[in-house]
Amino acid sequence: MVVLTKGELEQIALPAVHKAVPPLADVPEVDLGGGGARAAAARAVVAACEGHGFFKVTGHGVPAGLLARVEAAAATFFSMPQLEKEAAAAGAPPGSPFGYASKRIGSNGDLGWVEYLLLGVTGAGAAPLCVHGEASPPPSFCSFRDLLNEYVVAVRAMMCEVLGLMAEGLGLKEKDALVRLVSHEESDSMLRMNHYPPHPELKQQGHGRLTGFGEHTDPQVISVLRSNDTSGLEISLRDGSWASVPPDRDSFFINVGDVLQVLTNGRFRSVRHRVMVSSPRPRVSIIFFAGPPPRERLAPLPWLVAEDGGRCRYREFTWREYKASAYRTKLAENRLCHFETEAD
Ligand SMILES: O=C(O)CCC(=O)C(=O)O
Ligand SMILES: [Fe+2]
Repeated sequence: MVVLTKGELEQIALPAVHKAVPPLADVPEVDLGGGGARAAAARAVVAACEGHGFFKVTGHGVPAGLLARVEAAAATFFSMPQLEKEAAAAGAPPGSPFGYASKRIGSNGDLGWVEYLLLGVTGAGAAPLCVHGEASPPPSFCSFRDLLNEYVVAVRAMMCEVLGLMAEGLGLKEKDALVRLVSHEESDSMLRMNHYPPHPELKQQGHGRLTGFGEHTDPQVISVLRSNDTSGLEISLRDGSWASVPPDRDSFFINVGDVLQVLTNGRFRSVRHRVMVSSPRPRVSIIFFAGPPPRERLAPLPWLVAEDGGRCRYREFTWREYKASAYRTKLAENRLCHFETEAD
């Protein structure tokens, strides 16, 4: 294995991709503040998860002021000197994915024009963030952490409402079948803040696109994304073509993750997505990835297997097992295929 030093990493030139920007995606919208039309919202959530595996939530009730404060704090964090950013989240145990990183995504050689802060989130309580190296975080990081905790609590509440609608729309008898997985005290979630700076060469040439975050699916149950108003996020449609997601700083975007695809026996689609950088403005996004407890046994829900003529499309596995398998693979790999059962 070639180990790159920090200095070498800064020298890496990511190739520009001279492909046209794909057409705009037609992203379904679900209004949580609709008042009364719950059954219609539940149907809309299910239809969106079966279609793109991706939708937008409006009327979400998370205060606009909180979103603005988080966006400003993220911009402040990323504008700090490199050493301070690294120190802020230092102390994560060896092998842990948490902390600050630049250009290197995960530990399997994936590179992108991005820097990010990744924090662990426990399932319960008013201060769910686990910030490693907390023994002596810099004072500036403490207020940042408190703000992120407030954000996680608000976003998780909204997300649980969405998961409740999903269970209802799927006709599950156990209404908390999905919420339970992500609100257990041992639920294994994450919060990631991504910053895609404008690329100097692209700015000079005025054209070209390069990979900010390579194509992948999110492994967890669902992901909740919010960004500033800079474009870049693209989703893969069912026919394999790509579509660009118009940014909307007032809304949240929801991704179906691999675990939800399994639980629904493949009825919901874990959406493949990526970020391409071409804008002269920075993109800042914050994503909450809701995962189950490590020991949770995951398998297609019996009701959905019955609805699929009794065919169970995935074998049972634990979240710990799936995560270990995901961390061994490159970003773009299809990880779910290792868990599929044989077709009759
Ligand atoms: O930064 C974004 O907009 C999306 C990034 C992403 O897909 C991820 O962090 O999993
Ligand atoms: Fe993602």
